[in-house]
Amino acid sequence: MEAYDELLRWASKQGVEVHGIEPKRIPGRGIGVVASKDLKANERLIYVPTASLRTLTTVRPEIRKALPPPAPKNKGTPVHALLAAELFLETPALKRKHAPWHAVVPTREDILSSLPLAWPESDYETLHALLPFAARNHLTKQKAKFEKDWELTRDVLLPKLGLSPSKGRYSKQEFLYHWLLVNTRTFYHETPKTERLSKDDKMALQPVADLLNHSDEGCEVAFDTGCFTISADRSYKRGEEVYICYGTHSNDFLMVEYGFCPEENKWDEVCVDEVVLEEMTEKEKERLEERDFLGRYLIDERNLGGCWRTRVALMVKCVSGSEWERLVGEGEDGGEEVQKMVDRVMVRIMNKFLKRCREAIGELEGVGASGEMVLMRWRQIERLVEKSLEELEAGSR
Ligand SMILES: C[S@@+](CC[C@H](N)C(=O)[O-])C[C@H]1O[C@@H](n2cnc3c(N)ncnc32)[C@H](O)[C@@H]1O
Repeated sequence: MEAYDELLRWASKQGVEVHGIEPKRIPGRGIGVVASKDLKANERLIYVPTASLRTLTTVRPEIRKALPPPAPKNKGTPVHALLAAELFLETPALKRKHAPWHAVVPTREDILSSLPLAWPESDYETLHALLPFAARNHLTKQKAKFEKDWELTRDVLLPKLGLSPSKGRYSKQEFLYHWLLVNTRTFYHETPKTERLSKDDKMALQPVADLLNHSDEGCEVAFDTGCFTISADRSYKRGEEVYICYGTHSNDFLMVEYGFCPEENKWDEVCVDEVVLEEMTEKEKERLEERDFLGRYLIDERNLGGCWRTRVALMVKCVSGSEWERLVGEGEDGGEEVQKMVDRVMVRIMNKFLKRCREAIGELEGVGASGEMVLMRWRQIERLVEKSLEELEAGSR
């Protein structure tokens, strides 16, 4: 843990304060942070002054000036691209300045082997097609963002700096590594400079605090213009891992954005749009769209029979068009009879979905290491769908 001691010494010179916690290697989670003594609720664990953050304003002027500035509504260059370019093109002097941070962040191998965006080209299409719906959609969007950022870097930034993209130092793979480092280690940070920008652009890299792993509940993260602070959300026993919550994300999101798929996640949900929409006629889809009920159909532990949107959408299969309009207009569920019909439609849909889960599991069992996380995800979904069917068939919803 020498490198982590060095990180803490280096960070402390920049005013970062750390109390009652220490970094530790944690199987399956890389490095994490554990309590080095018993901690009380609300105790301040980390203090990071704003001056030690890497943000839009600390990106080298040569890089900032070469690209259009970030602008509201996701116009201009994304802050993500600027921070990635800053790391990708770090000068030797900057590299030395940040050496203790570089020494502890995940290696190229760690990052490129765990995140779907970095799946090898030979497996990418197969694995992408085998992802659950929400993860597939999310990865498609993430890939589009990355490709746009890479094109800007390759076609505008590198030529302006007199550098040419090559296989080694300035390759797409190197940019991808830095882009994913930014993706997995930044914190939401709003400043007067980023106030007008979209939420995605309000990001900052911070040392030490970026060692904290995610859990569905975690420590209190707060910031103002002067600093970031992280405080204990509850009491901790010495040796216990201390987490923060990266957001109320589903496992599909965590898998694509952060490269892991936790077994416990109270925010998890599964999108069943594909199987629900396959049941709908074009006319029914039009009706749903007109009333803003097209898509975003979810099941989760608290909504095993389908979320409210799913059940309202499925009522379209159970009552006449005009009755559906009336029920939606008046915010009614049609009573027990209609709800029983909805349950029956949902049973048919969930059986179809269960078959899909098992087909995906069968295919992924032959794919090998890069498909393992997706396989784990489908097994979680399979368990949830089985529970959903049990509840629907028992009529106990
Ligand atoms: C902000 S970093 C946290 C520190 C990181 N573990 C490290 O080794 O540097 C975020 C990354 O940590 C890992 N991670 C965070 N929470 C995790 C969890 N609950 N389970 C598994 N991996 C986790 C993922 O690789 C994620 O992309």
